[in-house]
Amino acid sequence: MTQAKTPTDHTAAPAAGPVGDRAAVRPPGRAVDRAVEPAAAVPAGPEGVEEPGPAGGPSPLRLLLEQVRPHRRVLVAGGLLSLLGSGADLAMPMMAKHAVDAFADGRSPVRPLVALTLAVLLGAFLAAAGRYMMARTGEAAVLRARRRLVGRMLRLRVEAVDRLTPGDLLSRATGDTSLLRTVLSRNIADAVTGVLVLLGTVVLMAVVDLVLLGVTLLAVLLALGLLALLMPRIQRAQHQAQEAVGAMGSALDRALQAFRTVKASGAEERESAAVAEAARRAHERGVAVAWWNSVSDVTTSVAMQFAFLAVLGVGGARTVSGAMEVSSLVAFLLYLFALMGPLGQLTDGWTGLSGGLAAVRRIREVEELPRESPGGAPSPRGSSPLGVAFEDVVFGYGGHLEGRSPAHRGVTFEVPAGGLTAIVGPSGAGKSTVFALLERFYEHDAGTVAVGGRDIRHWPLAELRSAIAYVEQDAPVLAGTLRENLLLAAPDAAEEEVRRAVSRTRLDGLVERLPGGLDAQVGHRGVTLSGGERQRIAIARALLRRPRLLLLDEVTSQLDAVNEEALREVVVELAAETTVLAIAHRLSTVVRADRIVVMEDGRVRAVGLHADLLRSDALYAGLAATQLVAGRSPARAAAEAVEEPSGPS
Ligand SMILES: Nc1ncnc2c1ncn2[C@@H]1O[C@H](COP(=O)(O)OP(=O)(O)OP(=O)(O)O)[C@@H](O)[C@H]1O
Repeated sequence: MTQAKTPTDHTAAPAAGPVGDRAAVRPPGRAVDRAVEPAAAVPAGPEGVEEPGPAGGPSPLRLLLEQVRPHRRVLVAGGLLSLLGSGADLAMPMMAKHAVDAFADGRSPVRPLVALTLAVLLGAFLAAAGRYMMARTGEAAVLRARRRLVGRMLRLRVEAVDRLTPGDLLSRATGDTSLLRTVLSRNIADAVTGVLVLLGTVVLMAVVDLVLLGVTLLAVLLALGLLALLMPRIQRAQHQAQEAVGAMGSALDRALQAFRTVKASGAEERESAAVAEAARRAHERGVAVAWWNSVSDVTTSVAMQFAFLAVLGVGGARTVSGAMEVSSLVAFLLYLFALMGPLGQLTDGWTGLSGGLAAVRRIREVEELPRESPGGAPSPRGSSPLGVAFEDVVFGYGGHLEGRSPAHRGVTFEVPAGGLTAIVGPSGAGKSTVFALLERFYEHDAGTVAVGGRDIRHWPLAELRSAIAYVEQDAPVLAGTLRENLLLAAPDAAEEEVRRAVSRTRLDGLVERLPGGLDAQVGHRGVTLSGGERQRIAIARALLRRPRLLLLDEVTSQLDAVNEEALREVVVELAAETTVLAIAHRLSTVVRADRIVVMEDGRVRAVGLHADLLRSDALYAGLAATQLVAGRSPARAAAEAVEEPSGPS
């Protein structure tokens, strides 16, 4: 599933003029804080990225046994108790034989009957205790598997998660891990005790009558042979059933993620039909599993019925001829019935085990995806600002391998520590990709990205990310309280700091209005808030982090004029304390920037100040006149562009 990114040949040289010209990119009087480390120093594998293990890996059975290993002692103890319980069951036919003999000989049957009763009670108690121990172990194993899987899921690389659906991941973390419980608490014990009790029964049958044992074994071997033929089909059906449940999760997730859009588009019927179709397929697969389970059940039971008839015939003839006693025939028949139990246990254990194997395989698939290792200590909040440098950076999201052009085709620009840098450009120019690479959500294919003069591949991931605050385009708010959302990136921030961030981002009105204030619940994905409120929360969250580099993606796009102006002030204030990189949507942000990076088609086209760029760069002039001021008429925008001051420096 992992698709390794290969370096591409798109290392296009910087175009003529200001594009990619480092001298032009660096504003006069500001030096980049430290030199970029030479490319030769880059280690073979970038820091913080764990590569997946070798393809193939251990077999599902070994993986399952790995899950079992930490619990083996309890499992053995529980298994022994269950076995002792079954042992008591095994003693019963012999005791019944003694009782029958006692009746026939005119002796008192009290002792064998009391022994029989005690055996029944002891057997029931031991078996129940064994089952309880196994069930507890099963729960412990599920907990362990879930912790491990969820821990790994949140460490997966963004690139890997881009290709997965949350619904399917969810079904692996919940449904598939639950299957492990059944395997550990029941199926493994069933299979092991099944085999042992089967052997014990066969030995006791041999003691009673060898000829009848021969007849029985023929039937048992026939049943086992047929089961061996059925097993691969059962396993395949199990795997398909679990995949189908995952697919249904994905279908439902798709509709729920875009709940309002689905409604607004009148697509409820179609979406629910799609989920229903996925549910139907899951049902179909489930029925297939039930079918193969029934076939295996009927196979064993028919084989045993044949054995019963044959034993009855042969045994009847042998008692008539005097070759065996009636009580022995009764005991043998009881053992034959007792054989049904372990045989059933064996088939159930085996089919359950195949479900468990399919589950570990699906869990393993997620665990094998490339993930990040955080590495390094988070840097303290509020240290000195960091400069940023991109040099000839080439990067494609993976789609470029299928013919799509890469998102970055030789991006070069430099931003000194401190100050406000605006990034502008048409949609799809690669602006957000600059941020994604700085956060190392993706690894660039060629060129160098440096933060604080140090190649980002040399930054331990946790240290790099803790130095950066990132306000995403759609400003996500998590389910929980307002406070939890604000403290997400700075859990140790003091109450006073929180209050200050709230007031700077003009959230105080909201906090007053909400019942519970900062402790009010904001709903799933912040649905109880407006788009502008969500954005301001995202900005407040970033402020609390006191970053050394602040990345703002179209951050004022959903704000009204008053809030927008207030936040622009905050951004300008922040630029005095730290480095701010803002993908600018509004002209008013751009004109205050210390420098503007104009991107087009995966490259930096020009860098400069507003007034200069208006004159020297046609694309920028066009953008300034229209796109940058979304929602206003081009004529008004053009007028504004001319009226606006030309920036602080
Ligand atoms: N996760 C992704 N997987 C594949 N392709 C992507 C991904 N994200 C972005 N792209 C593609 O990469 C290119 C650059 O995208 P990017 O988001 O950097 O543009 P942008 O300049 O920020 O655009 P906008 O202003 O519309 O947000 C686009 O062609 C886009 O379709």
